Amino acid sequence: MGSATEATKDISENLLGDKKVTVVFVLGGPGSGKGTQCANIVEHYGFTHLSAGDLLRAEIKSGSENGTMIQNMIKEGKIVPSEVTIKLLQTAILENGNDKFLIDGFPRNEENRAAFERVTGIVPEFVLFFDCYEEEMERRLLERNQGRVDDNIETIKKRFKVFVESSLPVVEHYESLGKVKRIDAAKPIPEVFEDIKVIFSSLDSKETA
Ligand SMILES: Nc1ncnc2c1ncn2[C@@H]1O[C@H](COP(=O)(O)OP(=O)(O)O)[C@@H](O)[C@H]1O
Ligand SMILES: Nc1ccn([C@@H]2O[C@H](COP(=O)(O)OP(=O)(O)O)[C@@H](O)[C@H]2O)c(=O)n1
Ligand SMILES: [Mg+2]
Repeated sequence: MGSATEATKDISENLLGDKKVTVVFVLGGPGSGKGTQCANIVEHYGFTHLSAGDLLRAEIKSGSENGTMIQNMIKEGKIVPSEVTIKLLQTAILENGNDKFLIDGFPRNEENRAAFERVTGIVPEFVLFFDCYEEEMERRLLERNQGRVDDNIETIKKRFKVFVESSLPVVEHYESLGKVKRIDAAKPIPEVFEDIKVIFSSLDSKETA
């Protein structure tokens, strides 16, 4: 137990000390198009995409001792304890040579948010929020066809409830800090990306100014 705590401490000190990173949190309901648009942003703006859900699914596949717990939580649409997800994100950030990250699907509740800030000291540049109504998100999830255990109507309903009760308050927190850039995510994929481009292009020109 002692050594695991030590290891976490070392990583966070590295993150604070050596590695300076730019982080954008990409938030929005299940099926709002976060993963789809992150791929577009990566292609055009040189960010690395870290999806919390993908990291958790990879952890299940790797046969980790937490695998069964993570699998059960995903099946139920529940949020995995922060320490597990943050560890995966920290490792991914440190293993990557890039210093610009899109963190997709995290923080999903207040516990995620507060623990990440405390452990890593990272404050997001801004939050890209995908605004979409449930009927559209439900339609997309039921057609996603990625063989996910949580893309069934029963789990989808639970995920929507968790989103409204636990994840939207995180968006409101960042809203109160003036950090939210809201996108109308109900539009077709290319139109959503046009709106995203406006945001990321102005970021680029700020850097070179
Ligand atoms: N703007 C959009 N219009 C229609 N379908 C979309 C749009 N954005 C994404 N999709 C589709 O909806 C599904 C969910 O998208 P995804 O990017 O995985 O969302 P999220 O990561 O927010 O759950 C995918 O099958 C994707 O191809
Ligand atoms: N920060 C996070 C992100 C995802 N997850 C879990 O992983 C599931 C899938 O997350 P995801 O981001 O891949 O889902 P989408 O919003 O992309 O559909 C969530 O419903 C949670 O069970 C979590 O516990 N904590
Ligand atoms: Mg996703």
